[in-house]
Amino acid sequence: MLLIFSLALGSVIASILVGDAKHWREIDWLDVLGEGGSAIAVAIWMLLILGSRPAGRVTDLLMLGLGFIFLAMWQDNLDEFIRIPAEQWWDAWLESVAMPVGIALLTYGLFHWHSEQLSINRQLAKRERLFREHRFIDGLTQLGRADYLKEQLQQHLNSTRPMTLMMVDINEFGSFTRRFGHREGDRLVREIAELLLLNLRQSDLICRYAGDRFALLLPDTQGDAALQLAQEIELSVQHFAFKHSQNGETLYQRISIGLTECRSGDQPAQSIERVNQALLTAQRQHGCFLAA
Ligand SMILES: Nc1nc2c(ncn2[C@@H]2O[C@H](COP(=O)(O)OP(=O)(O)OP(=O)(O)O)[C@@H](O)[C@H]2O)c(=O)[nH]1
Repeated sequence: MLLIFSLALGSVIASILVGDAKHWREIDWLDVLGEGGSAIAVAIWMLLILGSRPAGRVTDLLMLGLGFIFLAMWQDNLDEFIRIPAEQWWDAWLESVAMPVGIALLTYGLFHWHSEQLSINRQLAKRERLFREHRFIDGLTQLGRADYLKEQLQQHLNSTRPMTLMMVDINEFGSFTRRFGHREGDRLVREIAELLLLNLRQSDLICRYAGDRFALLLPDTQGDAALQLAQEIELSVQHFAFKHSQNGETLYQRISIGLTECRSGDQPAQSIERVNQALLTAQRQHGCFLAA
């Protein structure tokens, strides 16, 4: 942004130095309004993009594209006030080359923005139903709480679709918080929640059941398929390099996972009791355990 505005200022100074000011009667005020207004609108778009997007390649491309378009319009507008000799090649270059270059960069940036947005939408879709029911949301992870799990479980148990309930617990979380503090503990819970979300399909549900415990509801999933998903989740957490926020030290974590198939006719409390029992066995065995 600074570079573009410096170039715009530079072009004003250069135009004044090499050109002659036009008499006010020669100025086409309709052109000034149209071209100047468009340049100001593009500058406002740049400020809006800077204020709403994180830094990165897509933002750079959008800013550069709009920046070139702004420069072309700016120079076009300057010509309304200053007569610049034809041998000043940079004037024609700024007017005619900057615009197509800007449009090409902007299009390329928008294409990447589109891909980025599709990926964000995929992640948001997993949380979408929660946004509609704020009272069930856990403040730390933005996931559903235990009461939301029970409600959803009840709905699923009324249908005949096969389903697995999974309970994930972070091993030795108590000693982690004692050693690294409450704030790091909160960060760990939040980051593991994100990691679990990444491992789920769109139809699955994840809730924060209690402190370091997450419940996952997996429709149309049973037996070995559920166990395989649990093992994949276990491995992804095991390889997740959590960084201490102060000293950057890498802290690896392990989780235990209990699973149970939900039987039609079960009450939510029965499925939850069974999965908590399976989790106890998983914690003893240091891995995943599917209750019979
Ligand atoms: N930072 C943080 N700590 C929490 C939160 N909720 C619970 N805790 C702490 O988490 C710890 C839970 O300890 P435990 O239930 O013994 O869990 P654990 O050490 O993993 O033991 P197991 O579950 O048996 O493996 C307690 O020290 C709680 O104070 C939270 O939201 N944030």
